[in-house]
Amino acid sequence: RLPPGPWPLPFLGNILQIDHQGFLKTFQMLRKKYGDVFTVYLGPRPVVILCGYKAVKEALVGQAEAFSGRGHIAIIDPILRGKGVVFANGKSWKALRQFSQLTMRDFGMGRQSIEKQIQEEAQCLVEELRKSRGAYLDPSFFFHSAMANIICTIILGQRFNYQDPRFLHLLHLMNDLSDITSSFYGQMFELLSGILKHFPGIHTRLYSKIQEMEDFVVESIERHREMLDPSAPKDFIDSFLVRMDKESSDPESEFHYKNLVYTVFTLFFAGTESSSNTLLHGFLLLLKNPGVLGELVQMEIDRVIGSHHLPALEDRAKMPYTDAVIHEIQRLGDVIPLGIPRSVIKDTHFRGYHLPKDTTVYPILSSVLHDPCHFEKPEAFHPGHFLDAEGNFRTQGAFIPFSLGRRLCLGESLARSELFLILTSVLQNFTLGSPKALEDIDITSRRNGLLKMPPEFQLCFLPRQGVGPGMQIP
Ligand code: HEM
Repeated sequence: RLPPGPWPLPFLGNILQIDHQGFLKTFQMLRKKYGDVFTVYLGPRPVVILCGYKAVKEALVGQAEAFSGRGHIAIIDPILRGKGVVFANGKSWKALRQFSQLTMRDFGMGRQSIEKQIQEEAQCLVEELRKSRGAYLDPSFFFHSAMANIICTIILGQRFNYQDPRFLHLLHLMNDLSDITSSFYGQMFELLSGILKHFPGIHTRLYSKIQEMEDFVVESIERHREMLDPSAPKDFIDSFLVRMDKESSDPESEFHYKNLVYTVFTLFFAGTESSSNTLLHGFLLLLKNPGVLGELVQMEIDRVIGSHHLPALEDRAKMPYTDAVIHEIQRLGDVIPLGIPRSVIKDTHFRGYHLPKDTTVYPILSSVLHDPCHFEKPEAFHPGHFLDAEGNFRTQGAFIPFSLGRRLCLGESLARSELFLILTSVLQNFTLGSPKALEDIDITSRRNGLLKMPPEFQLCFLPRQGVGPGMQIP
């Protein structure tokens, strides 16, 4: 009594229905035939697909508890399944989520102190971009560095110089993880893991990258252990170590070494990759839509912030157009198109179907962010989706790039602050130039799997007149 779907082959499931462009395209096509809720067999495993705002909300909010499990991702399951805040389930997830939320708040998330840290990082980014002296460059390294540094400040209590070889290595590793997990191979692995896992392949390369990243995390934890002052934890790792020591005699405690390593690992990854990919999509969309950038966003920046103040979060309420542009960048950027798989934690009745406990569920966020019932021009870059007739900012229920329900993104407030402060700081200081004519700028994504990654592109950052170095953080 699972929802309907195409008839599966034994062991290989719906392999014949998978489009060469990947899961998203496949699910979009199957939705036309089977409706908003259907079942696809990824190999021998049934996965329930939810499309459109109504179905996704009904499940993740209407039956929040039932749909609060984390589902399978075959290519990373052998290493990450059940470990750390993103992939844990049950009692372990509840403890880690609550701890991570409170501790990240202690170290600034959702408070003024994080605003100051993001402002500082934004100024470092602006200085690095200024060094390019208007030359064309691939901006991905710069945005990844800035976003990684902000999460490093919270987790490790330190930021890195953009040229630090250890930091560069960490960034490369994260980029490789995104690239492999979001590739077509990564998606086909979902269907064929039973066979492929017995042979060397791209997944073995992924495991060695994960191992290298784990080594970085373990090294950082060891350094923290040596310097730990339990009465004054300085960052997330210190706080976890203190809690671990406090509960060391409890065999049931969730605060053990493995959960520390994988929580830090997944926070690094979650905190860097989705935000930096969003920024990259954003700058690409602004290059493609120069009218939005030059005539409207920069005009608003000049009017509200001016050239001698640092952008601050309190400016956002006075900048409805810029706020709408950032929302539209997130909507169209659609960086986690398939959602992160969920699962039902008990036998669940949904829309007349029966989902047995542990069934994996994909809430297709892309189908919500492009839902024509909620967005007038779903495929266009149209900041008007978030503006009323008077030009005031208006929210949209179907704007859910951070998902919904119990496992809603833990870093939402941090990410929203980062996007606003980094984007406005860069555009306050620079105007953008492209080596390509407008019609030749391609915005087709390079990867569209677990993450949607924009194509590689070049742009130049041309200093704006009257804005220069020397602004002080208040
Ligand atoms: C634009 C940036 C970001 C986007 C679009 C985004 C989106 C998402 C989405 C769609 C999920 C899956 C939620 C679900 O299971 O339904 C998620 C989970 C998560 N995100 Fe983010 N995220 C972003 C930035 C961040 C940042 C900066 C952090 C850093 C702290 C973060 C930490 C997490 C964590 C820990 C989870 C797992 C939550 C859980 O399983 O309980 N994210 N995010």
